Amino acid sequence: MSSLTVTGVTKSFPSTGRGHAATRAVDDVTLHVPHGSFTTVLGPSGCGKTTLLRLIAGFLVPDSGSIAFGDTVVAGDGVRPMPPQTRRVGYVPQEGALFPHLDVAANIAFGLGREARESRGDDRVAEMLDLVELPADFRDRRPDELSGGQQQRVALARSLAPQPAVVLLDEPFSSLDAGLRGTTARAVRRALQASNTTGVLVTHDQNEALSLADEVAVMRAGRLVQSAPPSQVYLSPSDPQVAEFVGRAVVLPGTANAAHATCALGQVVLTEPTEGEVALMIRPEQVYVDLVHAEGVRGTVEEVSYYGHDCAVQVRLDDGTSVLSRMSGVLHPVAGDTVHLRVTGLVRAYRPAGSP
Ligand SMILES: Nc1ncnc2c1ncn2[C@@H]1O[C@H](COP(=O)(O)OP(=O)(O)OP(=O)(O)O)[C@@H](O)[C@H]1O
Repeated sequence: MSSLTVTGVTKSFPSTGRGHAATRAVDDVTLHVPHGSFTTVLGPSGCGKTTLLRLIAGFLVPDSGSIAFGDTVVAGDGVRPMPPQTRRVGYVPQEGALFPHLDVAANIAFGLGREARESRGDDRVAEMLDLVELPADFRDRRPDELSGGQQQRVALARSLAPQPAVVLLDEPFSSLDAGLRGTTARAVRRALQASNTTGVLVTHDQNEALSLADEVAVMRAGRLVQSAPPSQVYLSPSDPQVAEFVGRAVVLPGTANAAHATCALGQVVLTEPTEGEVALMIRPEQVYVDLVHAEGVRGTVEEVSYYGHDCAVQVRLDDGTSVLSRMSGVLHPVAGDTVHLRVTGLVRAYRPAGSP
């Protein structure tokens, strides 16, 4: 087990001819995942997430930059790239990772090597089933006798059995339905934590990325645009595009004056002082809807989407600005109500591109 360090890694795929330019799939990416921690790589389709994972696994070789597990450089820096089988990585793909003709025990023991398999294969299988929270008697089942979520847990058990330095998960829950996805993801996270294994999970699902990670690495067009703990990525995204990618955002023009700014929602307190014209990023749950008191900026409720645990309330302010609020579903307004809005918590301000 060890940390993972990716330094300035770039990977392009050659042009396929017919006028297509080469694709720079991963562009100067630097990322550090400390030993035993879990990073999720989040980004839209085609931004380079899988390519980054394949570079770390050793299925691809970087054009430039280096990759190290702990102090051992496995690619780049003039070192001959270490092949995947000697890197001690566990790789869990989207689905179909298990050998259909082998039972669960044989699948889990597959990567152990003959000697380890013969001496303590049974113990290790039992340990791994326990780690991924599956019953011990599942060892004799074949993959087609398991649900999709159970298959993914066995795939994780198989990748963890040889005690890899790093486990790489490539959208391993994407084929599961919403409920199973959540429970399987949490079980996988607990198993990695219990075995103190360094992990990287690739996903385009914001909720998955935020809820599972110690750190979220956001990618866009091959570049890593922010890498930070989930709450920082959500509340202080590096730019408005990241803000809108990791959740719903109300982006309003405003004027900053040191620690405060004024905008259509009144005066707000900034995460960092600045001056002049800014774009303010406010999360919908920061917009407090007062149903009782006439305190704040007045508006009229246009639409309410009720989700049970909470609801989304679209409000048209008297000056014409449209603002989204997310509030508890217990007591909420209805369309046509007059309400007053206030902003709670700190607000992130962005200066226009090119301003000093
Ligand atoms: N072997 C390849 N040859 C040529 N281009 C490739 C190859 N693999 C990936 N690409 C291109 O590199 C870019 C990044 O692809 P990648 O699969 O890493 O994206 P991704 O973020 O994982 O997308 P998704 O979420 O859809 O899986 C894309 O433009 C893709 O078309």
